[in-house]
Amino acid sequence: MKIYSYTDLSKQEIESICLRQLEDDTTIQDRVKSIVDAVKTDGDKALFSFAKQFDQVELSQLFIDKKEIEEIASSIPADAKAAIDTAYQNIRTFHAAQASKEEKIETMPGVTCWRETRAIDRVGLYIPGGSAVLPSTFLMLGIPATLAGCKEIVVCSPPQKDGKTNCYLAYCALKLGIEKIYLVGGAQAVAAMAYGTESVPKVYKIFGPGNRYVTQAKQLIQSTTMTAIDMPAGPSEVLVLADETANPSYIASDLLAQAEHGADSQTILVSTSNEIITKTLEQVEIQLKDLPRKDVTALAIANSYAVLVNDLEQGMEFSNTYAPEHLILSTDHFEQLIPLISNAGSVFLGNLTPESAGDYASGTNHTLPTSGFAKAYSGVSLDSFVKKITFQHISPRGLQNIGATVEVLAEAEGLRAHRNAISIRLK
Ligand SMILES: NC(=O)c1ccc[n+]([C@@H]2O[C@H](COP(=O)([O-])OP(=O)(O)OC[C@H]3O[C@@H](n4cnc5c(N)ncnc54)[C@H](O)[C@@H]3O)[C@@H](O)[C@H]2O)c1
Ligand SMILES: N[C@H](CO)Cc1c[nH]c[nH+]1
Ligand SMILES: [Zn+2]
Repeated sequence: MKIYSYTDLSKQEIESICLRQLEDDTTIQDRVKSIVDAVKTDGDKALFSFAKQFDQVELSQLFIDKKEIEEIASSIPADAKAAIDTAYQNIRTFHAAQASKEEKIETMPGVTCWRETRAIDRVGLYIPGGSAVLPSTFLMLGIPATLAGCKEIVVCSPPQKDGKTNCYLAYCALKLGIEKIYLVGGAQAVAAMAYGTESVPKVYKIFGPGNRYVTQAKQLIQSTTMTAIDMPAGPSEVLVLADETANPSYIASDLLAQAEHGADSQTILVSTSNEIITKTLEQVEIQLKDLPRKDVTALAIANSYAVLVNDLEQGMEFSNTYAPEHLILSTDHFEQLIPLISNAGSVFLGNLTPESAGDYASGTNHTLPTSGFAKAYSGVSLDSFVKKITFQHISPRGLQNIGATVEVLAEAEGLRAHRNAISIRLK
């Protein structure tokens, strides 16, 4: 892992180390476009063929239904069932509290405006399943979708080697009341939900994290179809900001946790202490040895770096430029840093708050903006699954009060018909 000294870096160098590999990757862009085009043209036929090519599975059908879901879910071990139940409850409690009803506002006497919330009718959830199947993502997307009241929830996840899905996803489906899981992964799943195929229904908005193929496909269909997306939620990232009150073993465990997701994950350590950086890197090597996904994890660590800063405030300045998906404040002095945070997907405070807790069970959503998109996007929440529709009502008194203002503004814009729509009512 490379170590930089913040004060030695120019502004340009800081911006350059904050860049993630993105749109410059034309190979991925081209491949994704050809996958998306094939699904648009050939529908199910293309999905069967991509399952064979990318997932090495010859499927006989593209989904498993309620009966099969029940059968598969029945084999879930008791401890996993209990853990999913607890996570489900916490995530549900946190997201249910996000529901809010807005007041009607009288902007002028007789002019009343308000907003009402309506669920997005048809949503598509992508549950990653390439290097690791993520039932936690199913909960993170399925819970707010069901709480919001989305009528049709289409779920896609790559087929496993037996041409089915695993018992954890199946159990999540049962808990969420979802009766079908489509065995489709990667860019082809995103295309299927955007265009619709013989088997996979078309949706209005696609949610979920995934690898670079999935993320690129979401961005592509957003610009070429009427389908919305939650956000670009690509390879996982973490930035740990640590001072001398931090514990190097804990920091190393947090860096490795996100590195484990894939070779293109990024794990950044920013510290006020050279000693903390050195000890953390030693711990990374020690803990890495015992991990089952050692190779991939080591690659992600090798692609990451550490930054030595003068103080925590300088560390926050760097973090805001990097805009991490996850920010861990490994310091006893986290309170004073909270107001300084401007760009981050989700924040973990203090030395006893591991990011893994948020990945699985504390209640916050783990579908978060990566690649610097935390500068402009929020993570998934209940709001992501609804639209807010504005309403207004104007009474006779309201029309008298607002009429002249609209008439004058319409005239200023040279839009006479707009003016007339007021004047005709005032006569
Ligand atoms: N940002 C977030 O909120 C968040 C949350 C969870 C996971 N993640 C990320 O999600 C990702 C999951 O990735 P994954 O790969 O394990 O699963 P995935 O389900 O995203 O991708 C697997 C699919 O990728 C496709 N694919 C694989 N190789 C391909 C190739 N060469 N060409 C075209 N398509 C190909 C296949 O169709 C396969 O089914 C990780 O990078 C992880 O860090 C992000
Ligand atoms: N860290 C991932 C979000 O970047 C979420 C996740 C799922 N399972 C484990 N982790
Ligand atoms: Zn994770």
